[in-house]
Amino acid sequence: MSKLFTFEEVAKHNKPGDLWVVIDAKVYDLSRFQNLHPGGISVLSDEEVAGQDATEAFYSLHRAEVLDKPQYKRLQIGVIQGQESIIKSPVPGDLSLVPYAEPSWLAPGFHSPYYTENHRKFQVAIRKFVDEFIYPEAQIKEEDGTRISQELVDRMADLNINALRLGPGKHLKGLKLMGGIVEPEAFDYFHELIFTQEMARCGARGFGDGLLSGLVIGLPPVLNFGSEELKARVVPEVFQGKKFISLAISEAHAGSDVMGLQTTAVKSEDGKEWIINGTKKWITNGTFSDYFTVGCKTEDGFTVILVERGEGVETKAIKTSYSATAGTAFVTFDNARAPIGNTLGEEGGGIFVMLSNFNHERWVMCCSSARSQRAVVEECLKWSAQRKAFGKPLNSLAIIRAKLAAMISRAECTQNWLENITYQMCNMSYKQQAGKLAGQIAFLKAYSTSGAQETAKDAVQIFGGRGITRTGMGRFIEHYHRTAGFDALLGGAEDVLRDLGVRQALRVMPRDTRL
Ligand code: HEM
Repeated sequence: MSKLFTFEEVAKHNKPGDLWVVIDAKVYDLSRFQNLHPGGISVLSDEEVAGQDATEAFYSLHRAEVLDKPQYKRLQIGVIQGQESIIKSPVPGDLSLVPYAEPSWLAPGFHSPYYTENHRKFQVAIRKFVDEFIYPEAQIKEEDGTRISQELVDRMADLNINALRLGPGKHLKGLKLMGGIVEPEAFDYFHELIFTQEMARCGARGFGDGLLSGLVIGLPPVLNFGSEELKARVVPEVFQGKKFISLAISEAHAGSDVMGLQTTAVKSEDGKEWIINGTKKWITNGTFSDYFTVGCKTEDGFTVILVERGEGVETKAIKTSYSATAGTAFVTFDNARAPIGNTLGEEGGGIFVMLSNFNHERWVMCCSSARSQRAVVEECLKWSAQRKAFGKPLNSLAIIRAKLAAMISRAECTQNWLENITYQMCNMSYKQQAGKLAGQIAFLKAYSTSGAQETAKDAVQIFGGRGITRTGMGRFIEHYHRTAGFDALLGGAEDVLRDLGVRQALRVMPRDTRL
């Protein structure tokens, strides 16, 4: 039971050394904290703050989560008699009621043709898991740059999250997904979309990749093109979080230009092994991976080979603009060896292996880009409602509302287009997807990421100085603005993708049509 106080009692404690404040009907004793306060002592001893109701002042300068931290929570000594707290701390698993903060299928009173009851149950479980286990770790790792904890990897493995992130398919057979909430046969691309989008709410782009995104892009070639023996050895240990894997395609010499790669693989004299030489750059999770799915130039063209960390394989961290927790690496292959049985797909058929993988990778990125934009919308709607400028909330300015309109529209367009494409994926074979959706997905990714960068720019303008400050109220906006470019480059640069989309369309232009 909290101790009860009146405003009159609180008002008596109004000077340094004996300093109380009221925030949202809760009484805090800041006497001993005043000298530790990051905002300084003078703001606290101001006559409109010390001994007073400082709710508005507090929320215009701090994120609500400050008061949920244990070291600050314990400053609370009681509550104001007869007054209710209004501001709710988020409960793990809760939906946000801020307009547009959730995709419309999760907004009260909205409908969707795409999501079933099972998708909804799955969303509830994933959100709870993300809020309880992924979000807190994401905030720490994004800052300190260390890799994902084995504890979290194991938790994900226990629920078979590592497996379901590769989408529907035979690899799920016999697995208990999220404790049995969804049957492996019923798992579809909307379930996968839900996982990716819930994860993107963490607002920690480096950790988003550090959360084993190497597996999401590096393992499918093994799964779809590896020999039965290779799959039996590699796939379970990666799913169980015992081993880690990366996709190693891009090089300092070539990124989007896959055919320009220079890493070579030649056969050993006895024909039993590949000998690999070359370097790979920007390899996500590379610093801690045990396996690398490597694109190589071979005698017959381009071949994808699974290379295990060992003699001749070295990785070095690359400093990028997001967190080192992603494990981005420069990888060197110096006479590294891999058994011929590690060839993924046909020798010389590597381009097909890569292309079939790209669609899924880009679609995953669309899922997370769409959801991150929405998270920015929520931040901006909240900030512009509580921040006062010239005596009025920011959102009373038409120019701010115009920016909000543009960012909401982009987030909605992206999500709706994404859901349409996802529906097509659910109803097409992998091969049909490769034929029909490569263009659609390429366009959507370019649309989403260019919009994301506009949104990042607008959000910084709305947040002002806080939008370029790594702690405090604008911390997610600063992070988003600094990292939105990753989605725009990884998995194919925007211009390359737009061009790919048009070329795909031109390929299927009917020959018998005229203006
Ligand atoms: C329970 C009470 C309070 C706690 C626990 C608290 C805690 C904090 C923390 C953790 C920060 C750093 C924010 C960051 O950059 O991450 C901060 C900054 C600040 N606080 Fe407080 N604070 C409290 C009350 C107040 C009050 C009543 C005021 C008065 C208006 C105030 C004014 C400020 C200011 C001006 C800053 C600097 C903000 C900025 O750099 O943007 N604080 N406070």
